[in-house]
Amino acid sequence: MARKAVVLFNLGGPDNLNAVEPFLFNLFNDPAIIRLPKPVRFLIAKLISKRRAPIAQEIYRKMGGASPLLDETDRQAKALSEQLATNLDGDQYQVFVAMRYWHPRADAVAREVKAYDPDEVILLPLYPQFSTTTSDSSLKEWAREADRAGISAATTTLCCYPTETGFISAYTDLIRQSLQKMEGEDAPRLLFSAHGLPKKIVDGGDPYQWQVEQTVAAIAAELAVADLDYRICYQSRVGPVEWIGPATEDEIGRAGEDGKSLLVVPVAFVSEHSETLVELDVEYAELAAEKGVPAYHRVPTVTCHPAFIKGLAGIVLNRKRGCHTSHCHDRLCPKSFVGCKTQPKEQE
Ligand SMILES: C=CC1=C(C)c2cc3[nH]c(cc4nc(cc5[nH]c(cc1n2)c(C)c5CCC(=O)O)C(CCC(=O)O)=C4C)c(C)c3C=C
Ligand SMILES: [Fe+2]
Ligand SMILES: [Fe+2]
Repeated sequence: MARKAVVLFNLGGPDNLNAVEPFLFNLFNDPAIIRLPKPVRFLIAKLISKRRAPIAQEIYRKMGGASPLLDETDRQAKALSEQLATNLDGDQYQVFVAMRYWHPRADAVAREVKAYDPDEVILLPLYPQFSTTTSDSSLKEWAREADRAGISAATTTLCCYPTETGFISAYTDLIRQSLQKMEGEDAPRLLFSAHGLPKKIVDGGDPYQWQVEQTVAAIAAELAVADLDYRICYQSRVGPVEWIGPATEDEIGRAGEDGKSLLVVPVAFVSEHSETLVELDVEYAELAAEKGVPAYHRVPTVTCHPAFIKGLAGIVLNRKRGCHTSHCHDRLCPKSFVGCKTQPKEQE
């Protein structure tokens, strides 16, 4: 029986209020986030993390003083592990969780994976849409730490799954449930809200925004609601640089002007954390009330939705079938799209 290690990646979050500043430092000191030479980046990261810590601490205080992201991810790892145990390929899968900016960090997880002594390591970022700032950053850190831990097993990298059937069905199901709860109210506008990115990063070839658009198109197609009123927008801007838009805040203002109720769908997050529980549920809900939005609702993230977990298991189990590179698993990876780092030519 072959032994397979599946490593799930996510951003990580502080586990207490004192961890907020070092967590932020790790984030801003990442060359994928602040693209400056090491010594300058280090100083800027020290400065920004110190300045942002009190604001971020307020955010985490609203969630009881810690991020729920690790608990959420551990639940997903357990569900995926149970789903993989039903596989028919006779292999044994053990699921690990590695966070980018707070514990469990890649170095410790790589040592655990080494001790498990797998025949193959399968890397699966919990970001459906690939970005240089998220998946790529985690994968690069993993490559360094796996090397340092002496892992020599074959490694398969699953880069992204923006239109994977289970992921799309899970969101479609959750949206339908929310719409049902809103029956009797005026039909809402759907705001597909994704984490934003600095515009310069997208202009540099990051496929994230394009993949977010693919996700939303697939959900809208599966929803099949005639004349569906929906927009894509981007939340969580940080710092003074220009970010991709439209901003979720501006779309909330527009809904107020149009007298439209809102149903917000967080399409780039697969679990609950500060960006959903505080930014969407508290800050933007308050903004919607201020702007005169008649009603404001939010669809939960897919977390352990059975269709999503089955979809992830399918990506893992089908990883070798019909793929052009070791990371490829879905139809959005034409051969010209090596590593999912640029858009296919016809989409540009
Ligand atoms: C400043 C640059 C940032 C970029 C670029 C960025 C991209 C990005 N982030 C996520 C997912 C998450 N981000 C989360 C928190 C968070 N993100 C940034 C900054 C950038 N993110 C900060 C400073 C923080 C900390 C909170 C805050 O101070 O506002 C989280 C939540 C973590 C938690 O709650 O514990 C997630 C998840 C994506 C998907 C993304 C680009 C595609
Ligand atoms: Fe972020
Ligand atoms: Fe890919």
